[in-house]
Amino acid sequence: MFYFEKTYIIGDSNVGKTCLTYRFCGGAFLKNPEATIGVDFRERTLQLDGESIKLQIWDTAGQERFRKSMVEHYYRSVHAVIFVYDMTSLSSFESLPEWIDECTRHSVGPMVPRILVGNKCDLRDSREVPTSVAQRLADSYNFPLFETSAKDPAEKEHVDAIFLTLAYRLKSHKPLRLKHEMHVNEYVPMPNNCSSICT
Ligand SMILES: Nc1nc2c(ncn2[C@@H]2O[C@H](COP(=O)(O)OP(=O)(O)OP(=O)(O)O)[C@@H](O)[C@H]2O)c(=O)[nH]1
Repeated sequence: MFYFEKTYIIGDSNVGKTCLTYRFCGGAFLKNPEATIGVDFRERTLQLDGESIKLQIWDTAGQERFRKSMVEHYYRSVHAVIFVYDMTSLSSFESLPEWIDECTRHSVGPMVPRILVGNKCDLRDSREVPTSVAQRLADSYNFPLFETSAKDPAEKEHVDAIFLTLAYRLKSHKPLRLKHEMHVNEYVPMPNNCSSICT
């Protein structure tokens, strides 16, 4: 059995979406990432209980000016969502309900697994979002919460754990979702400005 799953990674600009994606797909910390324009994507195949699941991660631009033009167009065909905030930036955390509402407005429903991730835990002295506050928000939406760092090599396993958790949730939602997709069979083409890394 082979699954192909499209995962959106969403959040304010500069929270570390590209670095987290790159850490998961490429292994290393991306030192000088450029701001994402529109959507970029990377992939990694995981083995779960003898089955292959290819996570195609759509790394979206956090900058407001790209949201309306490109990012929103691709919500319809998304299978899972990771919401990221920077734990050293209260404003990036306070933006989360808006990102989550935006997903809901675009019909990203309860069958789509969602995860909340606080990034940059290596910057301990600059933390602005306590774990207890983040946990309350995660609980209110019934999302799992992870705190991690794309930069700290010791956190690599945590980064992997985020995507593994998502993959397991995708796997368990799959039968229900396939039933739903038989009714809503939409094809959304890839954007032109995509690049990919396969591992
Ligand atoms: N200290 C620290 N810095 C990080 C971490 N993750 C990312 N950064 C830095 O944060 C900045 C933004 O990282 P990106 O991955 O480009 O952020 P983004 O959310 O993809 O930004 P947009 O593409 O504009 O939406 C870069 O300077 C990274 O080096 C982390 O875990 N710790």
